[in-house]
Amino acid sequence: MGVPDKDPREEVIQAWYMDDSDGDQRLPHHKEPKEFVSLDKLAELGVLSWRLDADNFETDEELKKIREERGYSYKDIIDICPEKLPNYEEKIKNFFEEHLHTDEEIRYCVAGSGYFDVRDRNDAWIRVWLKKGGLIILPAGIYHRFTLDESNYIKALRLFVGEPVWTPYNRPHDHLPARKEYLTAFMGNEAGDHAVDAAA
Ligand SMILES: CSCCC(=O)/C(O)=C/O
Ligand SMILES: [Fe+2]
Repeated sequence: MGVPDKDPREEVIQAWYMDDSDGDQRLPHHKEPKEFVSLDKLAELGVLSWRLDADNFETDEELKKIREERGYSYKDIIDICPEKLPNYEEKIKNFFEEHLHTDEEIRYCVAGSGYFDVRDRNDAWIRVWLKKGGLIILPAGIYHRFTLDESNYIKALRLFVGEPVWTPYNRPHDHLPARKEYLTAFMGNEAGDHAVDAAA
């Protein structure tokens, strides 16, 4: 038996459980000892990931195929640094408030890096480190947040089906259909039913 091949996506996307400290959000915040999460485990939470050729994102056939298959007709680029993002401080603060969206959040990092934190089944934070070449899809209804890392810069492609809606619904927004649908799809019916009861 040989050593299993390393998942090539893990060169550009890594995930781990976070510690409980509320120190600088831009630090890695590994648990001690470190506890990594595989990208297959992330997929069980509905978080999908790809590794793509970020140097050629404008002409990349693999990206084109993902967009066609998933209906991502809209595309723009967000550059997160004080010089390029209007209302930088306010946006950085808002991105790090725990929230959900009623649509998928699709981000493809073409330069720099950053952390997307997502909640697992037990409501623990998993930190997903997205670097150049990593594309992730957060499903509608998942609680999450975003922060820059110590590099203080990310340039990301944002994709969307149709006209984009970026509205964040800060936690708690458990009564939204997108949240209930998420719980039903990825946490099993019981969790979805519980959320319905809690909102009643
Ligand atoms: C790197 S994209 C900025 C973060 C964002 O758009 C968002 O909605 C975070 O949850
Ligand atoms: Fe978001």
